[in-house]
Amino acid sequence: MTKLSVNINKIATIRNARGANNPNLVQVALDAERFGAQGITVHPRPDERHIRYQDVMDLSKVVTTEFNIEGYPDKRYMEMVKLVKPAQATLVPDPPEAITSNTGWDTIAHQSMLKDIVAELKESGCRVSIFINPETKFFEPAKETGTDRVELYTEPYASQFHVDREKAVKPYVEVANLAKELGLGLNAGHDLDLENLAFLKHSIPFLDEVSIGHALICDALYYGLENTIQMYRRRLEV
Ligand SMILES: CC(=O)[C@@H](O)[C@H](O)COP(=O)(O)O
Ligand SMILES: NCC(=O)COP(=O)(O)O
Repeated sequence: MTKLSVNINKIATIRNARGANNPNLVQVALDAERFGAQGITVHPRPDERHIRYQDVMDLSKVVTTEFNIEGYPDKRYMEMVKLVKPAQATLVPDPPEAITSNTGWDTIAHQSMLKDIVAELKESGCRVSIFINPETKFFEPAKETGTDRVELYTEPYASQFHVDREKAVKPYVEVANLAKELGLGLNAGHDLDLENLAFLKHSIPFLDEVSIGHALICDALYYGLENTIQMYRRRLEV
């Protein structure tokens, strides 16, 4: 089964636009779980443009599905994750000014740093995943870091899906098989949506988890959050 983790960054973006507490992020997380989300993902960024560090603390007390905290492993991220002990910590190499995540780790250049960080996080009891591009050269070095899983950066797949979906998914299938051979768990995320999700799942049936935020929240404007979550879940049943 491939789990759907709902990324609620964009709910915090809307809340922050007015400074009060509407929409209530904690309530949305609880409702998303009630509507079928099998995990809640947040990606606090240093400028707290959407998820605030306090949100992470508040959510950690109520989320009953898999809580996944994404982020660059700076001092603040590490302290927070070690305190909160989420089900999963996903390491992303974003510089603070990045508009959104735009690449995976160079696990060759940063292997030794990642090894130390992965060990520290695993010691605190959470599963660790490393955000990674679909390039075979990064997978053995990723395994060497001791990470439990990798998360495939799917923006290139999503952007090429409507051009040639077979070609777009090919590198992902190749690295997914490699990850499986290496004994790495497999997540995927970024720009996945109602149109491209089922084909990714069909091509890589053993995906452990997808985390989806931007498109899912946009779809919820039209279909409502409950329907939308169910629609995404159905795309993962193929
Ligand atoms: C790690 C990743 O893929 C990102 O998609 C992310 O969590 C989204 O971040 P923003 O919501 O800040 O664009
Ligand atoms: N890890 C990817 C994620 O959480 C959501 O990315 P997106 O759907 O907002 O692009």
